[in-house]
Amino acid sequence: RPVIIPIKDSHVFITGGSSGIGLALAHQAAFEGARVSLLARSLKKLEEAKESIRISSGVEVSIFAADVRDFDAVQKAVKNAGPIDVLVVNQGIFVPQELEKQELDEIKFMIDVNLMGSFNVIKAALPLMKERKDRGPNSIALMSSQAGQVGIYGYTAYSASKFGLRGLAEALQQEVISDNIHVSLIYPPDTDTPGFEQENKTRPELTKILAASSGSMKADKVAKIALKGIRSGTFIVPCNLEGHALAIATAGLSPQRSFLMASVEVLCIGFLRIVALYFQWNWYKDIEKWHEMKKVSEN
Ligand SMILES: NC(=O)C1=CN([C@@H]2O[C@H](COP(=O)(O)OP(=O)(O)OC[C@H]3O[C@@H](n4cnc5c(N)ncnc54)[C@H](OP(=O)(O)O)[C@@H]3O)[C@@H](O)[C@H]2O)C=CC1
Ligand SMILES: CCCCCCCCCCCCCCCC(=O)[C@@H](N)CO
Repeated sequence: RPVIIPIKDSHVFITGGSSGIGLALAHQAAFEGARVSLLARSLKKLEEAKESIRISSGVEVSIFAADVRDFDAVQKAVKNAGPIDVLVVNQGIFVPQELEKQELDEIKFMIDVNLMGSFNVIKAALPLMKERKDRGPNSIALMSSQAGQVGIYGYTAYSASKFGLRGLAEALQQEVISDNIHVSLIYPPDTDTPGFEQENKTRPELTKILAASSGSMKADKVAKIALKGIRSGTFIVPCNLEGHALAIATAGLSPQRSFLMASVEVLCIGFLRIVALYFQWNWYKDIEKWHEMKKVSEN
């Protein structure tokens, strides 16, 4: 059934809200009249974010310096922030590297921040969200990635962390529906952010080639689409055309509240499996070519 989750006058709490997609979301939520709280590690970046939002929309946001890996610190921040209406679990780190070359510490770091960190944030926020029985529909939104819909070369750890969010979200939605809480999973492609700029410095060439199958986006555009998805309580929120194709091809047993979209899924799913196989065909050809070129340049 359709639902509308109000942003205006609601309390929007964004983890990883001091940079990139999270910061863009914070700007838009503030602009739409929400009360905004941000959580991230670096106080300096948080203060800069607070100042930039104050300048652009005149809104005073609350900031909380905490690491999502530290449950006690997250819980303290959430308690100080007060009951949350829209929880955006957006913090994330991405260090692409072939599994063979990547240190286990780095793998664990990605799983801890992206997946376990999301559990920490939700566990800390949920009790207070559930207490607000008198209130209208609320939202828990998780920032995944198209690498959370399809495994991509160089993203073993990152993709695992983002695929993990899908299972978490599907199960959680069944658990919180009776509390009028609606779960959204947002699936952006490569997005122009400080984190992405950093990632690009060390991204394996094949990761770049395969990820280029989906266009890249500006953080503001992703934030706009994310907020629209959150407002309508959409479970899977694609961000570009390739994202819409991916969403249908990987719909699986995800919930769908739009009868129109459900019909589109049923009608297109067979054809999109063909498109998906075509993409995989090309990716394996790219991988083969790349290895041949490497061999030639080594000899
Ligand atoms: N940019 C892209 O190409 C894409 C990004 N995404 C996803 O979108 C989300 C945001 O990415 P993006 O905006 O690019 O990233 P940025 O690196 O620009 O920002 C990341 C934010 O997360 C915070 N953060 C990182 N680690 C922690 C931690 N341990 N505890 C608390 N906060 C933390 C950072 O602040 P601080 O460092 O101070 O803690 C910062 O505010 C991520 O989940 C990412 O996986 C998905 C698809 C594409
Ligand atoms: C059925 C047809 C499907 C057709 C489209 C397939 C395209 C898939 C491309 C996947 C790109 C993954 C980018 C990850 C971005 C990201 O998360 C990093 N920048 C780190 O944050």
